[in-house]
Amino acid sequence: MAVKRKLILASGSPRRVELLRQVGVEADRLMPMDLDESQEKNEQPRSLARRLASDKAKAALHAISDEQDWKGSYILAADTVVAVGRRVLPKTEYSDEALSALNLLSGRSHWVFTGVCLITPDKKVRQKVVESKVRFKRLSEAEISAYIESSEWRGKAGAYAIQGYAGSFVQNLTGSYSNVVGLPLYETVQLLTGEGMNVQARWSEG
Ligand SMILES: Cc1cn([C@H]2C[C@H](O)[C@@H](COP(=O)(O)OP(=O)(O)OP(=O)(O)O)O2)c(=O)[nH]c1=O
Repeated sequence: MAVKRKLILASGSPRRVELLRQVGVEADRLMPMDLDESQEKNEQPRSLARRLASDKAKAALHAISDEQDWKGSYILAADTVVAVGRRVLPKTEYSDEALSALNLLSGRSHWVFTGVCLITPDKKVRQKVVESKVRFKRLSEAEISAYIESSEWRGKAGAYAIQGYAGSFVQNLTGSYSNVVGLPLYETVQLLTGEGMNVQARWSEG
């Protein structure tokens, strides 16, 4: 029988845990990686998502280097970036930042990029960046202030979460919904199965 390798999710995001679980993949260990996520000068949003996903995965690989039990595990990491043109919208901490982000997103389209990085048991690094285009309706002042009151924007890239109240702002989405939430399921499962994980075999394990 093939060895069932462990999976480390280099993340502290409950959304990523849930999305993986949805497709039958339970991470054996969560390793939140606290990195500087700032954009480098002239760095494109897509490149930023790619770099941060790979930095998170590599930081986790480094962190387990002395742990025999975890050597040879798969390591998966992701990073989601919201951008209007070349401009990356930060994870909002304050309501005034959220207000300006929502005003910017109102009545227009923006891009959401999620970088996914998989380090295989033999330390190959596999990456993808998935993009989705999201169009928001024109938001009234009342909608924006109600959303600010809800606090759902806190700590979220682009000051919104599509999986919450802001789902009602989305007029159109081209690409992948799970990508916008934080982990594109089709591409992630492709990466895992392409590197030898039998994802479907887990479905009958309950
Ligand atoms: C656009 C959008 C963002 N987000 C949030 C999730 C994240 O908080 C943030 C993207 O930040 P990330 O740095 O990608 O993820 P994270 O800090 O939550 O987790 P980790 O680095 O440990 O894996 O945006 C949503 O939840 N829904 C959305 O629709």
